Amino acid sequence: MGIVLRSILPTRASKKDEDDDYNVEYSFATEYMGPPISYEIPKAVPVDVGSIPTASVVSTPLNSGYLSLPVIYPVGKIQPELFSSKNNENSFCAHDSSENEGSSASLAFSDSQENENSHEFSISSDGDGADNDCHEIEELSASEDDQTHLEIPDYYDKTTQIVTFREPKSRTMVQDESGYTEPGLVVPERPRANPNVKTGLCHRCLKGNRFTMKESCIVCDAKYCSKCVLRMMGSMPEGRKCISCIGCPIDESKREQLGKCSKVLKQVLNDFQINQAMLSEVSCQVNQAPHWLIFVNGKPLSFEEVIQLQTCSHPPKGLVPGSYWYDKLSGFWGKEGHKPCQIITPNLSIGGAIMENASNGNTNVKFNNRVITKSELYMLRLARINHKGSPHYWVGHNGSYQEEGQNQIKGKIWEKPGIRMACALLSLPMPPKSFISSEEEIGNNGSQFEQKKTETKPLTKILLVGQDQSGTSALYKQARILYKIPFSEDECQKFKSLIQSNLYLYISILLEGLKQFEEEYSIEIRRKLADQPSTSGMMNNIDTIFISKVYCNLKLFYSAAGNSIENTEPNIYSLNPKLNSFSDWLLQIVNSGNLEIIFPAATHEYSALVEKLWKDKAFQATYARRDELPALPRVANYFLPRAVEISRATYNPSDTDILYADGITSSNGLTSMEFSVPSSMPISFMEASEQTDTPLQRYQLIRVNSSNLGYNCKWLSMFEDVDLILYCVDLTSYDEFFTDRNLNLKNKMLESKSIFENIVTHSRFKNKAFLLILNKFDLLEKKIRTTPLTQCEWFHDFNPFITNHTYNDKTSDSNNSSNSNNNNNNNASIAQYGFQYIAAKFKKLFSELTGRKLYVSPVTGLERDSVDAALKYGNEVLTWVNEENKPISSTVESFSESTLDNTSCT
Ligand SMILES: Nc1nc2c(ncn2[C@@H]2O[C@H](COP(=O)(O)OP(=O)(O)OP(=O)(O)O)[C@@H](O)[C@H]2O)c(=O)[nH]1
Ligand SMILES: [Mg+2]
Repeated sequence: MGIVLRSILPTRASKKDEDDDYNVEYSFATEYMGPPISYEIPKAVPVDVGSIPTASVVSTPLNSGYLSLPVIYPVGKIQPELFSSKNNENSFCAHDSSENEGSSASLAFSDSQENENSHEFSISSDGDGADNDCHEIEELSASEDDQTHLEIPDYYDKTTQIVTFREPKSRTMVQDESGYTEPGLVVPERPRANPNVKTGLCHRCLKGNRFTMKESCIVCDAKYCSKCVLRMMGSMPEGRKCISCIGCPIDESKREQLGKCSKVLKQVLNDFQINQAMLSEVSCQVNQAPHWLIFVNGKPLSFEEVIQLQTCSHPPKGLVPGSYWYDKLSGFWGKEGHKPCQIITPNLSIGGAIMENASNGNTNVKFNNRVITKSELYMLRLARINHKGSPHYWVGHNGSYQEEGQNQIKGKIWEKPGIRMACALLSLPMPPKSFISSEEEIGNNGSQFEQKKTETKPLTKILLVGQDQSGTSALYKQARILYKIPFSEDECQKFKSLIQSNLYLYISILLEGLKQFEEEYSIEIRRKLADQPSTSGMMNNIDTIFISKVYCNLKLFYSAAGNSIENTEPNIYSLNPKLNSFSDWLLQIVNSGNLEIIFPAATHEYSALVEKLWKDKAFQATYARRDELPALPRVANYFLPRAVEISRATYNPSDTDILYADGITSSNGLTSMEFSVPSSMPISFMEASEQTDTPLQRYQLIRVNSSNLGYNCKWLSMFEDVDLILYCVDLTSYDEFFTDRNLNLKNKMLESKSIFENIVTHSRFKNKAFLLILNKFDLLEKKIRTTPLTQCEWFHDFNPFITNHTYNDKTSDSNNSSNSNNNNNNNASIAQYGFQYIAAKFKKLFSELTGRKLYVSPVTGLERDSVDAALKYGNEVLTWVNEENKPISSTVESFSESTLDNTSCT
């Protein structure tokens, strides 16, 4: 068992005295799969040579299910104790690939009770690189003295370790105490190209020479000539990667090349295909910069922080691993030691506090505690802003500046005449247009308004969590549309890809159905033939095999006569023969699990076939019977009628398409967005985004699937600072089942209940505000007509036989039901009653577990008003829970415990 350390990069080499050896500092990181280990490690600080080495566990465990452990280390002073974990899984191995292709170093720590007082470690090269210059590190045998010198804090586990060499394990799975292994959480090791292929040759055909143009894989660096590149890289869903390298992290040394197309690709692909491949290369999740190597104001970012940074309205462009500074007040952003290069969204809670010397300025003039650079000083001069007397300015994101200690805004930098020209000349950034336009708005409305506008309240964090398929994605996307946070071009492209590959999946399900219907129909024809008077006597009681033989003979007979049996009785489910090969191929792709690899990059090649298929009568006949195909998701009904349009290269998803698209990202991992609304209680959040004259309340909506939270939601603790939890349950899941990791069939509603129990009883969530979102109310209305709630054992005592009168009385105060129009409808009433019943069940459970009151809201995730109302209700719940007396008005408290007793289902 071990944890693979990755991306070992030498960050600093220095020596104290001339005669001393160099002491090399490394930073490295690991992607640890499995349960979080409780490390007691101080936060990372810059390490001085000879000082105590530090390591840190800063990041979140939700990096596609991996726990990332960024570590800064002065090599030569390694303290294995730093890694002592509570469950004694303290063995590590490292693999160094950073410097020379083919050379690698490995380092491993392991427990050894025998060598009580010894620490040994070493790193050596086992590579076959020609110049074997992997960083050599002195071997150290740590004695008691060394330990004293290293000042290991008391709280570290002082079990000593002996460090031995070990082959890094590939595809390691880490188990927790219970022996549980996170399924699917496999860290793919970065494959390497075959080292035996001579330089200059194509790695596939082994032809060519140094001068042959080649394209290389951004993962393993295998090089292919123009004839082989497409065969080896397919449709490039993650950019230029061999098909076998898809899903693997890129070679960091190639990061700068991402999205930059080579001449070889230009030879073999058209512009559109190139754009598609390059876009995928730049935007797909697995190619993103490892967050533990991105430092902001001296602090490595957690996964959540990177997400926040990348999903904010104005993210930094071309974010690659490195050290950056960020002025949270003004939004200035730059590389450490350099002048600002961009103005990004301000007030993001990422990284550490900005340092005076962040941009290496030496002007004595400060902006928000940072000494500005000479270029910026010239900018001030050109803009005629006073810079004499070494002022310290506080600069807001809209460019308003005031001197430290003086509560008076002196002006606005971005309004100064000539500022645009000055910035262009000095290569300094201007704020995004929206900052300036809101600035203009502010300017027109006077200073009082301005003060209010810039006054923002602390961030309120909302966690949206639910079982897979509960609708968290739909709610998140709906919220994004509601609060007018547009999907970026990258995101639209991702959704386009998702929708297009889903379309092919839906088509393949229909084609499977078509085959089945065709077969059934054939049997029907055979039966009819067998029943015909001339043959019926003969063929009575003849078994199906014999019927088939007769059918074949008849077929031969008819074809010999230049006719076909289908001419006499055509099979309405027989595809046009020209489409058969496409159908077989597509089914084969889906069965091999390669759908997402082939599509959607290749989708436009097949759009003509989709059009033909869609027009085919047999396909249409199958489509008409789509309700008989349980594998076809409901949402397919929305996309399939537009199959032809969607399969085209020119297709651009609308907001509604994005909303309906099943999923949010290819990995469906953690997603978050920030929005601000006026803090006075809005009538609706939707309208609130238009109110501009009240102070702003900032919200962060974080959406995560329960499957991302690990076994027993053990990674939930990383969200301990959220203020409100929206727990989403699919109301229609009561009769649905899934197979768990032990291959047991489980009821989805019961599983949802069990996740709910885990979350509400989590020690870090004791006094949090909870809102239960009972989603897919529209579907419940349909389902409950045919499938009673009693299908789920938890709802065994559900009894819908109540009068409409009674029911309507009891639900008239229901807060924000999306189906109020349907109250007179009996089915809707039963659905309402079903909803009330489920709500009461959860409320009772919550009360038993926590002794507190649970708030519930029915939602139809695909309806804007419904989601808007639920979020507004969530805001109210937050206020009530925050206030000690919780004054809950009777009109909004929709479900008291008595509901269950009164409406009880006996
Ligand atoms: N009819 C209807 N469909 C819904 C509703 N909410 C979600 N859906 C659909 O249910 C399916 C699952 O919803 P998702 O939003 O993908 O739920 P999720 O599984 O929690 O999120 P991901 O893991 O990101 O896919 C999608 O096809 C949604 O369009 C709803 O209220 N009504
Ligand atoms: Mg989903």
